[in-house]
Amino acid sequence: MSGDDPLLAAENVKKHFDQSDGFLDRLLGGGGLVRAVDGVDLELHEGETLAVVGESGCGKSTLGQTLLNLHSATGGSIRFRGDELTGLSDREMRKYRRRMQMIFQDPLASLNPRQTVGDIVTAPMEVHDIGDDDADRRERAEELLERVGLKAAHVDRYPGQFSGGQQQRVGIARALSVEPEMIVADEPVSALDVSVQAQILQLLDDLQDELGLSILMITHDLSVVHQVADRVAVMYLGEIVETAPVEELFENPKHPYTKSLLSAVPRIDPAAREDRILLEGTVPSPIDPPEGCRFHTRCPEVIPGDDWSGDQPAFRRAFTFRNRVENGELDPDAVRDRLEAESDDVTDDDVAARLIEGALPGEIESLPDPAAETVRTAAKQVVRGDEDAAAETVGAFSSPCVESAPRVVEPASNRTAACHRIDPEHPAAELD
Ligand SMILES: Nc1ncnc2c1ncn2[C@@H]1O[C@H](COP(=O)(O)OP(=O)(O)OP(=O)(O)O)[C@@H](O)[C@H]1O
Repeated sequence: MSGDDPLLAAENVKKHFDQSDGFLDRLLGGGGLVRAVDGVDLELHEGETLAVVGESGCGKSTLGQTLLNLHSATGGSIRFRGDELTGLSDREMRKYRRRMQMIFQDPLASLNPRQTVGDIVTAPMEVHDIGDDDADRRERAEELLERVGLKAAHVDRYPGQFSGGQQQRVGIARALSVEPEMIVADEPVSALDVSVQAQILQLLDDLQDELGLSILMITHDLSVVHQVADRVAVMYLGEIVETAPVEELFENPKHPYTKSLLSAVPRIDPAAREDRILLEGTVPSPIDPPEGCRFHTRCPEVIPGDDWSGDQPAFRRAFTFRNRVENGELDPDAVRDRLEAESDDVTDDDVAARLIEGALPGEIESLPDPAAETVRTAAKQVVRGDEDAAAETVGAFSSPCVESAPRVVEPASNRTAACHRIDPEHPAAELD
């Protein structure tokens, strides 16, 4: 293996949870696969911190655990120093476990309250036959406690006697006790006070320099990313949509999802603050992810179809209306009830007009005339109870983002992104 080879290389990694026998299935009368991680390519290089960032539920924790083979992957390949990990039995994984450790979000929940800190830190050494005897392991534990900013004398205390930040230091000492090459840190500071967060992040940074560790940092918090990451992978609905060195990502995000995430980060300099980009709707379910580009239902830059005669923002509004109709979000009965509470004389047209007000962002007059007509027709079909016809009508608001999933392209060296807008071979590409 040459020095340039990644420590860990993931290719097309998938983790699907089968819920067909689960309680949700029984509750809802349906089942299905939760596509928590759905085709991830990722490399972690020696000595680097790679942050995986994304909203809650996008699959970050599942990805971290799958990369460590704590979940068996549904598909794809995970190589650690060139060795394939997928498909290995627990016994076969044993020799890798020592080399790949995990730090958890909630330090107290991950530490046994009845064990002393000494026992907590020495237990993994015993499992992996590190140290000559108990006395040697205890000495190592004391050294580790000092290394993570605690005192050797703390070795006989219990987790409950420490603050949250100190508990996380114990968790870090435990992970380091087996001299790992790689650490997956899953939201390691999100349970801590902001003032303590920076200290723990600094500790991880120092340890990384000292020990040459590779760290995969899972976080939803972009300010954490900025403090610690060398490189960032942005995750959305089970997929990586962009990777870039941290400064480049912050200065010049390529993917519309990354742009919206960054626009929500508070800036110190108000003059540098860009307008916050608010996304439409919520993250769709990983059981039934949108076709084509998974971000299209919320993307501010969704690409209009060839026959669109208005501008892009108007298309975004019409497209949102399409999604709401297709998702069955328009409720004509509720609207009729509300209108009838206000007046005795309610017509279908009144109901349709009110449905449009609720489901179309902006004024209908702001759309090109044919599109406004399409919206009115679909609303009337919904009022008549003909949802299928309405869905077909709004299908006129077509987009290449629905038709095909974007390729992963390399907009610059050491960067990747998956968006038609930056794919030089896509007709709608807008290149810098
Ligand atoms: N054991 C499981 N069985 C079924 N579904 C699961 C399981 N674990 C996770 N999921 C689902 O997979 C998706 C991804 O969850 P995951 O916890 O990996 O996301 P996350 O980005 O880490 O979110 P958070 O930051 O909230 O933990 C979610 O829809 C979640 O409900």
